[in-house]
Amino acid sequence: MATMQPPAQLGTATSPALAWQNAAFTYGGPPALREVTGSLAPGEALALIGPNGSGKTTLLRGILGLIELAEGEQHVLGQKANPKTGSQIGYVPQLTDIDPTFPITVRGVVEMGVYQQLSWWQSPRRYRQKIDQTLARVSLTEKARWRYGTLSGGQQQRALLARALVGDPKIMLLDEPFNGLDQPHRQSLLEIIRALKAEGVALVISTHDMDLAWAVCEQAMLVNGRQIACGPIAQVLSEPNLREAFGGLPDQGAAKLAEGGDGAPVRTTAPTEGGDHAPASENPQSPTHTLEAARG
Ligand SMILES: Nc1ncnc2c1ncn2[C@@H]1O[C@H](COP(=O)(O)OP(=O)(O)OP(=O)(O)O)[C@@H](O)[C@H]1O
Repeated sequence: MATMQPPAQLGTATSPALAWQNAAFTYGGPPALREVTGSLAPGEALALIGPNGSGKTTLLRGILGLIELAEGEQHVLGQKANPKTGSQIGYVPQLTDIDPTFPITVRGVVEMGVYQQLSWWQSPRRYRQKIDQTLARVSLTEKARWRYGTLSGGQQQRALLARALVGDPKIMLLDEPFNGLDQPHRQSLLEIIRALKAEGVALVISTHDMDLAWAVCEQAMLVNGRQIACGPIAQVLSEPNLREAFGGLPDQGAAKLAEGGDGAPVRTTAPTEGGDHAPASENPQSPTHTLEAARG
């Protein structure tokens, strides 16, 4: 049986950007995700991992205050989540959540990210320079006047990232951010994530991509309708925890893990992208696979 880490063991002495105590989130019926306990410090990234339908997007929506807390507690930037914390959170949804036929330019998408900071009499033009810089940061300067729906999937993903970045959030929520990104843009997203961490931004990254998790995340949360484990990534991504979350392991992974012993942390590939956090008990015989294969 996997254990939950109490929040006191997570994060640092700094007050957490996010904290949960036995939180449960609901769309109105039985909770879609329950038993969430943990915390995330500013400047840290948490990989949110679980099979399809396990509650990853639900947690992101819960952090945004878009769905109800059925029980327990959630603190966002030291406050119980309320609309005032909303503008300090950047959210990059899955591409499938956005209607590509909506008639808006790429620049218009990024401008949406500053609306929350504007008073009714102010025009987004006062943020022109900031919007230009953000478009450049995600390599979309040339596409600024293009209609959003005409971009490739990877370009749309970067436009949504720019929309989230432009407001200088303290927390960034990324839902499957690598979907549709080619290798160069994948690399530049990793660099942006590292830069945000260095600026003190806390990131929650829902992902099936274990390479991404290992490359930039100190913390991980494994979910499947409830939290299975939360804490330092090397402790959370253990074989027993992954078996519990996914109902098993990919064949190749299970065989190789057996060589490393029960409870060995599961990593996919070496942190080729300058991984920030090699696990303390790194297993040299760990498998090379992606969790994609284990998806429910
Ligand atoms: N708007 C909604 N109303 C009611 N139930 C919902 C709603 N959105 C999601 N759910 C339910 O909540 C549960 C968790 O879904 P969620 O989208 O959080 O999973 P996920 O882990 O993000 O999945 P995926 O990896 O496929 O994106 C599922 O059972 C889903 O059917």
